[in-house]
Amino acid sequence: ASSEPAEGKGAADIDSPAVAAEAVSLKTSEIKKPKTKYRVAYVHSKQLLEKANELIRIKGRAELVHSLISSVGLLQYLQVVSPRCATETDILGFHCPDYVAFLRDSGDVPDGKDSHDSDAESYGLSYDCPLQKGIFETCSLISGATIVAAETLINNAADVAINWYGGWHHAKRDSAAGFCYINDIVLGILKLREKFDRILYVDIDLHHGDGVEEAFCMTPKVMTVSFHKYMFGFFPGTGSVRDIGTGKGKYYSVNVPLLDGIRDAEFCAVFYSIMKLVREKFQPQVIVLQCGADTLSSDPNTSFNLTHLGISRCAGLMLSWNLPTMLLGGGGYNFPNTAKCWSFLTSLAAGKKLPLDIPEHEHLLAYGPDFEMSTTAGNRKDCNTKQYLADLVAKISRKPVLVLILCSDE
Ligand SMILES: CC1(C)CN(C2CCCC2)C(=O)N1c1ccccc1/C=C/C(=O)NO
Ligand SMILES: [Zn+2]
Repeated sequence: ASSEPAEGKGAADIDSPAVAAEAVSLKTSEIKKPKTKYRVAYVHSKQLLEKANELIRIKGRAELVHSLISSVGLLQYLQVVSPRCATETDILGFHCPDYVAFLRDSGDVPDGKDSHDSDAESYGLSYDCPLQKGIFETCSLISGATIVAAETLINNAADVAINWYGGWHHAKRDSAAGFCYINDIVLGILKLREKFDRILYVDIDLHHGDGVEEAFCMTPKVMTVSFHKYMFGFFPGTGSVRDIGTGKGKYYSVNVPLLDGIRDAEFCAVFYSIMKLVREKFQPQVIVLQCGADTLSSDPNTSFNLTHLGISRCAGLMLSWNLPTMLLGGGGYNFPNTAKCWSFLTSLAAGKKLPLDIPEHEHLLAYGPDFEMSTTAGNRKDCNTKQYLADLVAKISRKPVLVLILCSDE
């Protein structure tokens, strides 16, 4: 059973970091404490951490994320659940047999197949998605973690299920893309469909959640909503506001294309407006939220201008609907700030405050020079005019939105 955190523990416990930290930051909470306590499942194991930590494009990130969550004292409030490996059957639920076979066999070759060989290229396995040793095993375990997260929601063993190792939204049924090899999100949603009828997928990564949208663009059972940068030449190039789904799935794909420089207040105002409409129209039974942190101002993509607060407010809105919710990782290439952001989201789900500063732990130095838990916005120009954003919301809600109230606080 979830370790229900005991409230109001005796003075003797004030020494425990979590309680002490809570006392310290109580007066400076920026995010309203969620009313209800959620049972939070956190999918993790040493093996999953070690494998994910070796993914060459994000080498070392998994270790920073987990060690920060652990060092701020959150683990005691989470149900840590071990992942299992996705089975061949699980994976073939979405991906093509020939792609799976190629990925599995080529991953065995010590130095990986020469990524310029034509077969590899036809499966997207080159340039952005290099074949590294053991990639199939690693992605199978990451996908199994997302499936296990889905199972905790199906079994009502948790209200929120977290897999920061997952969120690989670009993988297609027959090819890798954007450093995504197996689409764990699609596999997790297919698992959720075994119990739930209407599933809402929300993607706040900097990049369009094309692989997930493509998988479900023909069905009204899964609504996909993606907020992303959409500018000429920016990867993956899809996700225009005119992209609304097809056939029975028409109107069940929602795309919110944004320009560089958007800040917390405007992002949250657009997010709240769109998601209010989505809730009314779709009435989801379960939510999957991809929380890619490459929208942070400090990300090397240098695109959006968000802080952990903007991302947390979006996740906070989803949690406030009190539906079974899955939180997944994704992009995020400023590793310390991605770790801070996902620690903040974990604390929000657990209803626990965080310390203002990074606690003493093995990776403390990665958080220099300020060693603060918070992230800051830059002063890059916001290319999203109020008119652009109002027109965008009007197009999506298909009714005139005269003035988009741009204050993000509820
Ligand atoms: C190679 C990485 C994955 C790393 N990266 C960092 C390195 C420094 C600047 C950002 C990228 O832009 N990448 C990409 C390269 C080609 C295509 C896609 C992506 C990212 C996809 C993504 O994040 N989806 O959510
Ligand atoms: Zn991304």
